[in-house]
Amino acid sequence: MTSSSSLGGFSIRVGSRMGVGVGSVGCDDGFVTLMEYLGKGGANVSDDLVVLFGHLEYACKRIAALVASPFNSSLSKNVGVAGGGGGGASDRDKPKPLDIVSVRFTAALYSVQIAVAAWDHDLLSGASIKNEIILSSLRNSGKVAVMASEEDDSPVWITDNGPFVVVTDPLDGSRNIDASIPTGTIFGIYNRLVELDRRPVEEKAMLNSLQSGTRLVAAAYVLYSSATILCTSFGAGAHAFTLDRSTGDFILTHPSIKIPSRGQIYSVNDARYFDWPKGLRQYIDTVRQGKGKYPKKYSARYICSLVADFHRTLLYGGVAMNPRDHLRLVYEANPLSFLVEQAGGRGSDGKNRILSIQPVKMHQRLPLFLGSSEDIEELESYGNVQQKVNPGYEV
Ligand SMILES: O=P(O)(O)OC[C@H]1O[C@](O)(COP(=O)(O)O)[C@@H](O)[C@@H]1O
Repeated sequence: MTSSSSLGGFSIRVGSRMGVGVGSVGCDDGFVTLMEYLGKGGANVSDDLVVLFGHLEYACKRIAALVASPFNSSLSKNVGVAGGGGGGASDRDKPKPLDIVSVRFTAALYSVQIAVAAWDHDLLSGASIKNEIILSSLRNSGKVAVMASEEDDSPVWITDNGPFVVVTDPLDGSRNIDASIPTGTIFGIYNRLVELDRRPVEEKAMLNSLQSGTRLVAAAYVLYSSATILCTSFGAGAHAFTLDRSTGDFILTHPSIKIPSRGQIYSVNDARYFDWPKGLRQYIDTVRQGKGKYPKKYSARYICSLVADFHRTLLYGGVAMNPRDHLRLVYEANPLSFLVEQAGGRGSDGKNRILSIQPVKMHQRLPLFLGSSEDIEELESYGNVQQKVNPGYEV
């Protein structure tokens, strides 16, 4: 927790809120909320981006409540909905049932929403409730031209003059929900490319969403775990805020996160060992025996929930990886690579910097290695670390 002195520049407290944009002046208690941090110039971002973040924050609080609700178990069961899942997804990857209710409720009716979502399958429309929560927040913000979601086949055009493009994975790791394992939401934010304004809607929606990661204006993830944590960057460091459930505010708890240049943890689905290329096997065998450049025996940690594995890696160092073509460049790899770079680490596909890879299709998948700069460098030095054999794993 940051001391009050390092937070001294912030003296206006914005009251807790169910909606957004409803600020009230409170006392100087030494805590900085996300909205204060943004609004008081802590991140030096435009008013438009502050408004957008207010709406994203609200959407994530609603998802946090949904994930923690007694009705969340149906989130984890597969159903055969059309679309979504990112073009050719396996059953494992398809949206889950709480995903498939598209009724909108006001904040006051939110508890009703959860209950209805849990059982009213007559209301199914093929849309995801998490998607809908985010989409309705983005619409209400008035700041977003297009949203591209991992759960949709194509980007959704929202409003012509919205200054931003939002790419999102609304709830990564949702198949873990039955076991109360952490899950997370991922966002990337780009400026709308005004030079595309006159193109047909579908075309400009797609091209705006396929921007290179180097053009990200901001990125964030929200981890739904023992605490709900929102970690974000606007291009000047990575900062994490923890949800204070008593007030509904995200409080700055981890300013200027610096990932250690070395960690002692590798995070990977070890069961795939026999499908790995020689280089990756050698790397893992070496570091777990303490025979790498960093002469410590590494430990394995794998939650199998990307945001949770990434968050731990950001704080403790090491490497979080998925060496097969599974994770998505647009929705997962780019935003998380932006964040890890802002914390002093690296995001790689095993050969190239993730942010420099130009996306060519919305649901493009690739190997992903995120972590401490020296650990990633050592891993890449083994040459062949990308798993090209990618059978349809069942679990
Ligand atoms: O089966 P693997 O290769 O271990 O993949 C697990 C990874 O897939 C994810 O579940 C994401 O997959 P989806 O995007 O298809 O939901 C991550 O949360 C996790 O890190």
